[in-house]
Amino acid sequence: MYIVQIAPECAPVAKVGGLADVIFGLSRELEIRGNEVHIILPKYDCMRYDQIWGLQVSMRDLWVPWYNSAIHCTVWFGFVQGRKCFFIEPHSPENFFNRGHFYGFQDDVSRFAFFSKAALEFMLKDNRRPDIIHCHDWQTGLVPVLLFEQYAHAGMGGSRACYTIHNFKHQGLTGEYALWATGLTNIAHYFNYDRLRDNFNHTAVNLMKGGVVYSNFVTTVSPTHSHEARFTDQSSGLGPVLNTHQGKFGGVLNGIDYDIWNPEIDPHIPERYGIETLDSKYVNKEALRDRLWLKKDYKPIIAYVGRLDSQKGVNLISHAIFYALRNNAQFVLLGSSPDPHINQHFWNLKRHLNDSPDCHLELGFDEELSHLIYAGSDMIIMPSLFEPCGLTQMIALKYGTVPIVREVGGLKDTVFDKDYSHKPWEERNGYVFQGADNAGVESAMHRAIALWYTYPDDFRQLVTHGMSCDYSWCRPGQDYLNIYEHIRCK
Ligand SMILES: Nc1ncnc2c1ncn2[C@@H]1O[C@H](COP(=O)(O)OP(=O)(O)O[C@H]2O[C@H](CO)[C@@H](O)[C@H](O)[C@H]2O)[C@@H](O)[C@H]1O
Repeated sequence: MYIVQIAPECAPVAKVGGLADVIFGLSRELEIRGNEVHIILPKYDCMRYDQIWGLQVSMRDLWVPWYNSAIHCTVWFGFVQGRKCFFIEPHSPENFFNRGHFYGFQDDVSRFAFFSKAALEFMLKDNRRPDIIHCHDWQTGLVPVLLFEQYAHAGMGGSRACYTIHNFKHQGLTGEYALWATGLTNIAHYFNYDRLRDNFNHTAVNLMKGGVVYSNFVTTVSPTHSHEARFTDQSSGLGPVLNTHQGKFGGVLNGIDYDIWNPEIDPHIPERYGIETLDSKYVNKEALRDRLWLKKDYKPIIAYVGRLDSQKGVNLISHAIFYALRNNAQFVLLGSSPDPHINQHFWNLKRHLNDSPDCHLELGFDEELSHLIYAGSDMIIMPSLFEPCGLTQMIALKYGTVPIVREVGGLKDTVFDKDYSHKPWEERNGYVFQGADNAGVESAMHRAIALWYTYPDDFRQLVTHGMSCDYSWCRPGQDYLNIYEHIRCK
């Protein structure tokens, strides 16, 4: 099968969060299974160009219709750790992708509406006719709309669209101008509750809703979250639309790429280890302490790695730091936030805790350091308010770092409580709490820290249970292939 992934991120060249890992890992798995897979991305100026091999011009002159005119683009091709990627570079005064950051601009909707249109125009002009076009999140929500309404009639009628929602919080709410810009000029037709009109904000066009309505199949990234999205308030208002389209909606649990996230072969950690050589994990613990100036002491290290977004339970993360320090544990945090208030909050905390020998907050994005933290920590905390899937806990499990998570979304599907799960002991792999409050966090942290001190052998067993889990792309890769096969034009 010929599959094209259209996405705003791909690890490690353009990574903000978990979406990037998914694009890389899923594409790799689909290729291993004998499919031809291409990834189309914007050509950002802030990409990790050191991670692209053989970058060369693929199409020098691509003219992409935009409002009543067209924007001149160049399309580049390069390999990202073996994946075949196309990068779209527009030459226009707006400088859509030369801004030094991936997101966070007033015209983000225009930037990605343009990208969606450009990706399709490139496939059309380059005679690429994928069986499946798989697009992701609000940024590419217009792709299925444009495919069905415009490009199918121009010769791409054999391509089917799969749309994956990684985060319902951002839906790409915008004005009618996004329709005008991309040539969807029959406004009465599109700006309609059955199509792209937002159900709550009556003057807004909702790009994610367009993606849901027009795709042949829609997924979110775990079975529990697909249920939450339809039946709770966790889909930020998109529940009724999902219910209308329930026949083509489902949850597929993400995987992680064990070629990248694997302590047995990880080039970013000083000492490799596996279940049989678990003692070597503690060389990494010492290295982590050295790197972050933590005191060498007989204490567990608890970590947080991730975007510092309200979704992640920012106040609960802060509380976890102080709880750890009060209860004989060390704490390491690696995170960044585009939100100035949240950023300021953590900079204040960092200053406040600057002299603590048991705590280090690293505010920024650092892929290499994240590997050392997963390897060197004993536990990782994720008190998310909502979590569509979560990769952090799956990575932590592989590195023998015990997850302490809130029972929500994909966390519920992947972490099973040591004391309260109904699973057999060998399948219990972490700590789970329910309440989105300090008491919930404390109840689970208390049990985890106590086990570490009091029953180290049991703690070690819990660690090996986690390391034995299989959260590779093997199963989800097959799930997606089944979906593609189901919707494919036969
Ligand atoms: N400062 C930093 N430095 C280095 N690495 C950092 C980092 N901040 C985050 N990361 C990395 O980014 C990834 C985070 O992935 P998650 O899936 O846990 O969360 P995210 O909310 O970004 O993803 C969204 O999409 C994914 C994919 O579908 C869903 O799993 C998830 O629930 C949803 O919120 C991990 O690989 C982590 O190591």
